[in-house]
Amino acid sequence: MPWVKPYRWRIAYGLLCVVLSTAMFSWLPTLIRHALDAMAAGAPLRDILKTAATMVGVTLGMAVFRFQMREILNGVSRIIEHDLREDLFAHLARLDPGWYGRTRTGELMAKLTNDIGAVRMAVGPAIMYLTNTIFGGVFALSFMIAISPRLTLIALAPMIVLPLITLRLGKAIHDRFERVQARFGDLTTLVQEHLSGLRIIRAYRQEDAEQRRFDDISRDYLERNVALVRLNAMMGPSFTFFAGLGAAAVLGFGGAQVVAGTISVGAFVAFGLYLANLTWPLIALGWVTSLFQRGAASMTRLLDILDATPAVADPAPPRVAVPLPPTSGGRGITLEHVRFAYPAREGETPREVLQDISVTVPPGATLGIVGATGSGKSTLLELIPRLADVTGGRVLIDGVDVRDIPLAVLRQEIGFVPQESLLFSETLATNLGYGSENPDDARWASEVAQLRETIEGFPGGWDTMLGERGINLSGGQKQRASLARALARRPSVVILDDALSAVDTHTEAAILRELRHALAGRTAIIASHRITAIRDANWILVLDEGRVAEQGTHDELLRRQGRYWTLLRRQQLEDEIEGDPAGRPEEPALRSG
Ligand SMILES: Nc1ncnc2c1ncn2[C@@H]1O[C@H](COP(=O)(O)OP(=O)(O)OP(=O)(O)O)[C@@H](O)[C@H]1O
Repeated sequence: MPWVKPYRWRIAYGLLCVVLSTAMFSWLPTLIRHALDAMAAGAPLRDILKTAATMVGVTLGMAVFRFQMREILNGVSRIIEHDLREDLFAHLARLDPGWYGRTRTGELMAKLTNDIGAVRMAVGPAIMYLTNTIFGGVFALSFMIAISPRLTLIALAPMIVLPLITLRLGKAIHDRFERVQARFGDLTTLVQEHLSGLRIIRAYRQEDAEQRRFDDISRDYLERNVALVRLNAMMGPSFTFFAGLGAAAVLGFGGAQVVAGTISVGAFVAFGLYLANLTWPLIALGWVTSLFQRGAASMTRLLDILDATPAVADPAPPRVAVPLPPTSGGRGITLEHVRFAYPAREGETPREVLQDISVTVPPGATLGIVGATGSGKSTLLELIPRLADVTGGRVLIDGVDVRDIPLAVLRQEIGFVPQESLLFSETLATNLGYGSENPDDARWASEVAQLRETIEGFPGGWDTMLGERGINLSGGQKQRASLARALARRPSVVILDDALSAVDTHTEAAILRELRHALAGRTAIIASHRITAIRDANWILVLDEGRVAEQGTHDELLRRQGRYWTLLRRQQLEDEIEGDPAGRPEEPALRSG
């Protein structure tokens, strides 16, 4: 209803056109009756021509209204489809990573295409044909009763079962259609994952296995569709059969009445035509039912998206939005006894991946975070721009809880470089200038990220297209582009999540040098596997299984000869082995070291 409501008057006019065209259509048999009876009574030709002219006029009027009803109602259904799609798309942008973790992309694609289409058919053509059916039926029935109530009863007796068939088949169609759509979601998911994992599939020589997996789902989809087709196919013939029985009864009883002279030939012919007029809407009713059932099944699937509430949202009561104080440099960040657990599946208890983390980063300072794989570095960083919310404790920016800052304001302040760099299939200029206003900022940022020469070395320069139908950057180039994109917005807080892991140590050192210069005055939080990336930070956190194992400056941590020191030793050893052409990482020397 919310999507239909804005167009209610237009829809009402469209439906009026349906009613008017149906009324005119229902007038025609009566005109034929008059003509036939007039001919039988030997009326002058002029009278018959007059009836014929009226029929032409009525048909023309009917044509005009039919055109309008289709144009308006089908047109409005397209507009509603558009509005619904826009709302879905906008809602998808608000949903949090946790929701996406539970939802398959292919399924979403199926919903945004196929299901919206089914909803459109229900709000457009189905409503139009339903109105046509109701009014066509009522008009035809009234004329039939006016001609002969007895004959009408005889004609309708076999049709009593039709509503029952509609109900039974309708329910079955609804269920089967939902199954078909769900399978279509599986199919799109498979194709989407197949396409994005093509390299891996080839490398593991899994083409045949993937083909089999696809065949299985595709065959099942086919079978479910065929089952649906069978139901739809049953609708028409069963309606026609029972309507046909009615027609046969009318022919028998009515024919006898004509022979006996109790009704005129004109009235009998008109009655037959009205019965046909009644039959077609009834047959259409089966189809309309199927359209509504499909639309309802699809709308239920769309509501799964629309009813999902984002776990991370703008401050709402009891919270009050608090503006951030103006700043020309960085902002202070404080974590107070922060805890975090990812939502667990049903029946499982959530496992805390961050436990009691407290640290203060003054404005303009750099915090380094190191720790083994899975120690919680990425999770910790994601709590600052609220990609997820803490499950205990608080994250503060300049003393304000991040949950009290409007999301747009908060995220404007933060330049986030995720672990996996994703660039859009656009030009380099568009990618690097994403979200920033001044094109010069992108150029400046490309210099900091040591990417300017690479970009200007491409034949297309800044206008080089990336991704599909464009060039593909190397892993390190992608990371640098992603870093430049974050810096170009000149945020007051820069967060790097292992953002230089694919860059060689030499380039990393050059980037970090430039970065220190570029970040002067801004706050930075840098997580990395490699100590080289964070050794110059003002403060360093060493994470271990979600807890702070150690913290301090580089020198303090070295003096302590604890975890940090061990980590550094190990990495130095690795670098030495990698630097030595004879050394291979799998050699036992490293394992024991
Ligand atoms: N979406 C998720 N749902 C459930 N658990 C998750 C999710 N993402 C990460 N985890 C778990 O949280 C823990 C911390 O993961 P996180 O990605 O923060 O570690 P990390 O230190 O950044 O690791 P890496 O250096 O390998 O990137 C891990 O045990 C991981 O299995």
